Amino acid sequence: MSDSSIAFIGGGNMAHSLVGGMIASGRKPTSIWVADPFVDQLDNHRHRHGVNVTQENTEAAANADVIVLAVKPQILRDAAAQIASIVQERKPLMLSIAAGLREPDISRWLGGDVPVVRAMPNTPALIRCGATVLYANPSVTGQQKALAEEIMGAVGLCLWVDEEEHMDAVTATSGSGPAYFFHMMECMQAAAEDLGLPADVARQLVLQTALGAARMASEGEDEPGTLREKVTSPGGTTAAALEVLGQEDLAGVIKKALTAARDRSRTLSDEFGKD
Ligand SMILES: NC(=O)C1=CN([C@@H]2O[C@H](COP(=O)(O)OP(=O)(O)OC[C@H]3O[C@@H](n4cnc5c(N)ncnc54)[C@H](O)[C@@H]3O)[C@@H](O)[C@H]2O)C=CC1
Ligand SMILES: O=C(O)[C@@H]1CCC=N1
Repeated sequence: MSDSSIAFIGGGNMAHSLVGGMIASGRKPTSIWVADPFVDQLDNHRHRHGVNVTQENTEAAANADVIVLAVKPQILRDAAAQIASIVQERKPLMLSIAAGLREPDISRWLGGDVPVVRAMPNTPALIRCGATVLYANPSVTGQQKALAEEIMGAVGLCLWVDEEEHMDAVTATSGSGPAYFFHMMECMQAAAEDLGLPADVARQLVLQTALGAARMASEGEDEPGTLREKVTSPGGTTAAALEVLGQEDLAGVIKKALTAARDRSRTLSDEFGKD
């Protein structure tokens, strides 16, 4: 673990997950600064993670080796403008986790000619089980790439893409992805309760089943399709359920949902990436 200092501009949900995961991976809390205008948010960071906090973006950014832009896409331009002169003086590595916003827009808002890595993490980073995809602009040095990978790799899977365009599909798949699985859990729990199971039994069964299925698919030899077949006895209960999912075109619904997320990522950049 390098002793680089990291500043978060924006201390919301995703910053909490990343900061929590980084500290769990052994990073010193004193190497992290979090800036956010809301005192409650900062108190939360200080108490939960023991990091440095400030309401001033410039104070957090002043001495950082890496600055993580962790505000909503609609805020990013203003937040970038506030720290642009600091960034131009020192040229730290800029890591934007904002959905949709394109690297050339972010670089321009920071005054141009800045090393920018776009990252798309997800909230399971909190338990070091995240999935992050990185894209670097040409100003990012090999050393900075290694640093970005070290930071994001400490909180889970970390992959690179060479084409920025892929970031929209990545956002639709893994950035938003945890929400799809959480929703599936909500739906299964509600259905199990409707079938008469006590709520606590339904909850425990759904969560353990999700965990078991995810672990088998990620840790074992078999592909998800093979694992599905091994559960499905001909003429049995699973076949009855899967037939309904097929009739209702679950695959089509999921494709539509990911396409909507991908398209929203694209329009975010058109909406908030203009001058
Ligand atoms: N929540 C998620 O699962 C993921 C979010 N992202 C991206 O991360 C970014 C942040 O998302 P969330 O953490 O979910 O949002 P959030 O709303 O929880 O956090 C944003 C934080 O920014 C603060 N803020 C507002 N104006 C500010 C300013 N001028 N300077 C500094 N901080 C300011 C807010 O007080 C808030 O605490 C977004 O761009 C989103 O696209 C990316 C991957 C996953
Ligand atoms: O919903 C969003 O826009 C953000 C980006 C990926 C997950 N949350």
